Amino acid sequence: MERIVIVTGANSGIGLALCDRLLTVDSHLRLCLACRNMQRAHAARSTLLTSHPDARVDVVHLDVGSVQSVLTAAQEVQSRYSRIDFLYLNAGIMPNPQVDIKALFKGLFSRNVINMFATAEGLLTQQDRLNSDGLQEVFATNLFGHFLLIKELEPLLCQPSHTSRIVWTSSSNARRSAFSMEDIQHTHGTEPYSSSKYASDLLSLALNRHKNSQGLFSSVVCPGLVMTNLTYGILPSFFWTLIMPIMFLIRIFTNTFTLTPHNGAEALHWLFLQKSESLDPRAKYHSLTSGLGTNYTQPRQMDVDDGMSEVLYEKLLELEKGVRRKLTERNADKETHGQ
Ligand SMILES: NC(=O)C1=CN([C@@H]2O[C@H](COP(=O)(O)OP(=O)(O)OC[C@H]3O[C@@H](n4cnc5c(N)ncnc54)[C@H](OP(=O)(O)O)[C@@H]3O)[C@@H](O)[C@H]2O)C=CC1
Ligand SMILES: CC(C)CCC[C@@H](C)[C@H]1CC[C@H]2C3=C(CC[C@]12C)[C@@]1(C)CCC(=O)C[C@@H]1CC3
Repeated sequence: MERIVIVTGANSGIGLALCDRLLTVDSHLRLCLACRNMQRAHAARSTLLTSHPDARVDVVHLDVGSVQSVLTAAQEVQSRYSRIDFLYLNAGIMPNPQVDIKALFKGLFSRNVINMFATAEGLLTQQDRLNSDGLQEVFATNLFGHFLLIKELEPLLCQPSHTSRIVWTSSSNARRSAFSMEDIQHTHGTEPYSSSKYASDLLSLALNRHKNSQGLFSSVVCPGLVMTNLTYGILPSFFWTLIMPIMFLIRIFTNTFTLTPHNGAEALHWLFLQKSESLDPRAKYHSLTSGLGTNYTQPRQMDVDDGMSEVLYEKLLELEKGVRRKLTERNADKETHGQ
């Protein structure tokens, strides 16, 4: 039976590398690239078809940062497919990142240096903003849009006698201390990225608790540090190229410097080959690359608990209701004003 796989943010970086790797292991796959930029999506499709000429690759428009777009995309997906085998929730943003150079130099001479390079703890801040749905952009893109997508696609994801899988591209930068249950959108802090990724770790745990009995299994991945558009937003690409020898050196001490999108997609690809029974809901599956360049996947326990994950789940359900109500009102308003 052909497997149906949807990948969000599939037009570049880790998402695109994942698509290539999936088509290499299963040429009968039906792959759907869910992207916000259709031009880049079609370019990605052409690239994939060049290396896999017989592959079936579809494209669907999806801006995970827009409630209306998620609802429209979900309808489109439901009209095209009768089930989903894998849903990779990979799209993500880190807007206006700032590296704390002082903290970087201080960290270089501390005992915490390896952990600093692996997690970027204390090094990175971002500037977030409100989107047109009135949500914090990072939260909306990295977490909430994906949550809404899962809810909308439940009829395809939760089917009797069929197992479906969700895989979140989280990060080693996900940190409990950056997340607040009183401010799940991270309106007040300067680490919205870290907060949103920690929230995805919590949500994955809650989804497993609520949905495993309906045949839906969720896992979390950290791709390591990968050179993509996201990291080129932190430091310019020429600078990364310049310090590449140093990066390869650091890789000897921390195998989290996977560096290429192909390597970064290792754990996402590995999970595709695993049976749902063998998955650990509390593990984050890390893509790792050794100093000699060997790729492997390693599960590491996440800093999450059931209580917190349940509270977040309830808060997201509550927010979902509010957002849907607002959208209905907005659409009704548009109709009465003839727009
Ligand atoms: N690179 C790294 O070191 C690490 C990355 N990650 C995570 O990996 C994931 C992939 O990022 P990466 O490949 O690095 O970076 P890229 O910027 O190359 O890829 C991000 C993808 O997400 C898409 N995207 C962004 N916003 C939206 C949106 N609103 N709706 C739909 N798609 C959107 C982008 O599309 P578009 O082209 O339109 O912008 C792009 O396809 C992210 O979740 C990131 O947080 C985690 C740990 C480390
Ligand atoms: C000499 C150089 C290696 C200096 C680079 C310092 C920093 C810019 C990087 C050190 C650790 C990196 C890191 C990320 C971004 C760049 C660093 C802060 C991420 C936050 C990128 C996105 C993620 O999801 C996790 C990464 C962790 C490590």
